[in-house]
Amino acid sequence: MTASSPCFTAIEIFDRRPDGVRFSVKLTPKAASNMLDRVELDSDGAARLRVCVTVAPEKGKANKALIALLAKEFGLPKSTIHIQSGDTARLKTLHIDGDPDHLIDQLSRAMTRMSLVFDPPPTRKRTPMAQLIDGKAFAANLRRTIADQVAQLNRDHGITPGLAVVLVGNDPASEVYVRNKGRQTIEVGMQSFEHRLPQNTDEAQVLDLVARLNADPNVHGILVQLPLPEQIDSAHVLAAIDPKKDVDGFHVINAGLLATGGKGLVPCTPLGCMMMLHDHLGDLSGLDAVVVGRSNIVGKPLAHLLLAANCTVTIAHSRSRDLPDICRKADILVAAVGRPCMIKGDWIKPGATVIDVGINRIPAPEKGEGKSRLVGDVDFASAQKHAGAITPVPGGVGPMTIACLLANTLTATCRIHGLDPSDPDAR
Ligand SMILES: Nc1nc(=O)c2c([nH]1)NC[C@@H]1CN(c3ccc(C(=O)N[C@@H](CCC(=O)O)C(=O)O)cc3)C=[N+]21
Repeated sequence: MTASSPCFTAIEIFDRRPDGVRFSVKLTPKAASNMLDRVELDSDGAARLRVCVTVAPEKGKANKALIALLAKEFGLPKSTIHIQSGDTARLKTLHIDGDPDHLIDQLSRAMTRMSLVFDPPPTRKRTPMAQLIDGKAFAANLRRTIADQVAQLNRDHGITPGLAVVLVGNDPASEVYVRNKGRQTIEVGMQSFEHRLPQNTDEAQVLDLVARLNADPNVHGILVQLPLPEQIDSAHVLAAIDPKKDVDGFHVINAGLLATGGKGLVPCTPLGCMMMLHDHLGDLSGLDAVVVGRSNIVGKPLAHLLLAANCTVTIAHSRSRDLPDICRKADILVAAVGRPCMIKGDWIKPGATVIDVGINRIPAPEKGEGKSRLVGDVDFASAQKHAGAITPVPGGVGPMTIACLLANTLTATCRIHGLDPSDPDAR
């Protein structure tokens, strides 16, 4: 027996699960148009959604089109929608990740708009959802500005900034980052120099390469990808980089300049976080900022930047007593611990701005065997209900880190040539 909508309600279609919702779809490929067609009953009397896509069911194209269409119509990120079963069948079970209450609410509104269900708008008081801070878009804008400045530097002074990246060993994740960095470096009009050394390289060989890069006038920025293989002491390598070319801002000279209010090069991730905070909040004076994590790469330098922006800064970490309570005081909460989904929604002060620095790859069996996905240090689904604004993972801090690496390379180039980047007339 089949029945046509709208005689269904959203909760008959979308099954509440602890980590999202589950629902059934019957897919028609090679249809005249892409659309969510109707809701019908299957032979067991369960409601399922009929969806049409124009593409043929070849090489997963129809599944891809299905997810893209659902994401668009439901207003959800594609990455949250997964085919749980029925990959190659017309009948499929899908799963959407997220907070089930919020999802049912959002799906009900979308389905009502498409006249697929007759749910009245939910009367339950809705918690307003946090605004997303779109790091990917921000980074793209920043790269455009940098590209313009690189072109101007080239036109007026005949200088092309050059960034050297050193990768020791062949960690697959590092390979991806290094390739991305190289591509974006070239896209903004800079020169990219990639140096790949084998896993068994010794410290002296890395130091020798760093010395050559220090002396090379075409190289204005040097980044040695961390972590390094264990036979190499990264402190020795970082100390060997000319602080003027230290675009990671990891040299003790740059760390010291940051701590004492001097003018050095600032680590990329903290710099990107500050740009997003200033863009979103304007003046940060007087705000309570809590940084969870005390690394030299993120936690400590970010705390200094927040302090310089007149925040009241707390650095919390794994040994902090009553971490949830410390977090609840924060107007600005930064998570940089490297523990997937550690910071929960009810640790967040209502309306706070949350910056999620964590990039954790975790198994995602719902996407298929051996698959994985990226999550932050913040439990996004619950955080979204408390925060005023939040950076997503992926698409938040990560892209800003790379854009800031390019910004630092431009800054370093200008300073090396005696052109102050903060003074536009100097260029
Ligand atoms: N000397 C040094 N400097 C670094 O800056 C440095 C390093 N070593 N070692 C490795 C980490 C890692 N890192 C990332 C930068 C961007 C993304 C990024 O853009 N992530 C994307 C997702 C990328 C994906 O899909 O895997 C996002 O968050 O949206 C991730 C990670 C820089 N690192």
